[in-house]
Amino acid sequence: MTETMLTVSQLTKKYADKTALSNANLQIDQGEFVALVGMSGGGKSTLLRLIAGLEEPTSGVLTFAGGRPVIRVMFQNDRLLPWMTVLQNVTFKQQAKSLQQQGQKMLALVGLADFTDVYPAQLSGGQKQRVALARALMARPQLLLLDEPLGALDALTRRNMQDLILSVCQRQQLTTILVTHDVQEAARMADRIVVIKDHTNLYEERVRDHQDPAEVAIVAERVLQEIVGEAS
Ligand SMILES: Nc1ncnc2c1ncn2[C@@H]1O[C@H](COP(=O)(O)OP(=O)(O)OP(=O)(O)O)[C@@H](O)[C@H]1O
Repeated sequence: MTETMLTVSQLTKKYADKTALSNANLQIDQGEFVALVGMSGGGKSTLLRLIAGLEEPTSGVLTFAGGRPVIRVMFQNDRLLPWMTVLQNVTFKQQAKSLQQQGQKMLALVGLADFTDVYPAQLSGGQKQRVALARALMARPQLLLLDEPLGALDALTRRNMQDLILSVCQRQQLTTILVTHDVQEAARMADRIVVIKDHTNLYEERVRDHQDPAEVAIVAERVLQEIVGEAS
């Protein structure tokens, strides 16, 4: 049976006289992978920041069914510290043996077992995002928030990272919310795609079979039409 993790009711965020999010409603189940898509400026990142607790809503309610989960956010910018090695970035230089081991384990999980002692400047963009993912996983989050984390990567690296994130999320049964501009990415990765438009959630679409390229293409096209407003 699926259990609800998060319920968002009538969530609104205003900055002075500017509305970033308006009466958004959303329910997310434990273990679900949800993508938020929509035009730039529609309110996707605002919703993610409110869920992360980085900002307070102007009005509305955000409820975590089982109490507040451990949440980690991954951003487009990897936010690695250049003066620390890969392992140090993941462990924050804490020396406890268990943390060091956990760091090694997470880096192995993202395919960077051989890169623990190098510095971020020596890594490619995709490798840096792998480190950022390993760092996010260190806290054993129950909810992983991804704010356009693959936006700066080339197409092939992006594809590989999508697969990596998916396999990690599935293996760890992580509840995940991904903000992306890319409807193909959303259709490949998410169980459910929520379209944020005009600062609220106007439409959603379930993806039944990510393995089926034909379904992924159809879902992506339908979602795109909803975003650009050409749906019949
Ligand atoms: N701190 C802020 N102060 C003022 N306005 C803000 C702030 N943050 C966001 N906004 C405004 O709120 C609206 C929604 O922004 P948000 O970043 O959530 O959109 P988005 O859908 O994530 O866009 P993008 O895809 O370009 O990141 C935009 O019009 C933006 O200019």
